[in-house]
Amino acid sequence: MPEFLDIKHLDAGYGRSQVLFDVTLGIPWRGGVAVLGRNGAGKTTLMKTIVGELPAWKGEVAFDGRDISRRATQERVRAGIGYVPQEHSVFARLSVRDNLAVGSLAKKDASAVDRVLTIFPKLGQRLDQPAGTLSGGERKMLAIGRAMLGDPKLLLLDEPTEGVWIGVIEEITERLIALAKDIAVIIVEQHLDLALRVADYAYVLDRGRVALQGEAGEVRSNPELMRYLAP
Ligand SMILES: Nc1ncnc2c1ncn2[C@@H]1O[C@H](COP(=O)(O)OP(=O)(O)OP(=O)(O)O)[C@@H](O)[C@H]1O
Repeated sequence: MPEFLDIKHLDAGYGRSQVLFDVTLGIPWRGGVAVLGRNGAGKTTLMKTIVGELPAWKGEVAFDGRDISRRATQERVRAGIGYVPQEHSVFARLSVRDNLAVGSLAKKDASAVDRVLTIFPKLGQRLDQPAGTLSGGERKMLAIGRAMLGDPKLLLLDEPTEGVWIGVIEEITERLIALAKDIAVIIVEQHLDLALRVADYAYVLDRGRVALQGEAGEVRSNPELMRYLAP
C-alpha cells in the first residue's frame, strides 16, 4: 500500500544553493515520524518543501495518493496538511480568541475552536489575552491549535518545544502523542528523547541526505546516531 505522504528522490533548496539531495521518505496514515539532524541539516527546508513554501526542484511529493509537488500551499493545506513553522505563527496583537477565530473562518466551524480548547485547556483561560503576551509554551499551543483548526490529516511540527519552559514541554509532548494516535504527525525536534516518544519512526538527515532511518527504538540505539546529531 502506498504511504500517506510519499516523497521520492526530492531535491530542493534556495536560489542556486541545493539543500536537499535525493530525499526519499514515507509517512504512514497515523502515528509520529521524527526528522532529526544537526543544525543546517535541511529539516526546515524539508518541511517547507512538503507544504509548498519552497518548490521541489526534482522528485515527487505525493499526498493521499496524489502528486502535490506542483500545487500551491493553500491547496495543500485544503487537502489536509497542517504546518506549524519554527517561528511563532500567531498574531501577537490579537487575542487568543481572535487568533482562533481567524483560523476557524476557513472552515466556518465554531466547534473546531472547542476542540482546540479541549486539546489545550490552558488556552481557554487566556482567551482575552493578546497572543504576544503569552508564554513561549502557550504561544506554541496556540500555533498548534491554529493549525488544528484546519482539521489536518497530516501535521508538520517544526521544533514545537523550542523556547518552551521545561515544565510545559511535558504537557505539549503528551498532547502530541495523543494527536499522533489519530493523525499523521511529522516532528522536527532538538530534544531527541521527546521526538522519539512522539515518533514511531525516525529519519536522520545529514547535509540534506537521509543518513539513517528506522523504528524509533532502533534509531535511538544506533551507535551512528550521535555522529549525525553532534554539532
Ligand atoms: N532562506 C534561505 N536562503 C538561503 N539558504 C537558506 C535559507 N534558509 C536556510 N538556508 C540554508 O539551508 C541549509 C539548511 O537549513 P534548514 O533551516 O533547512 O536546516 P535545519 O536542519 O532546519 O536547521 P535548524 O535546526 O538550525 O533549524 C542551511 O545551510 C541554511 O543556511
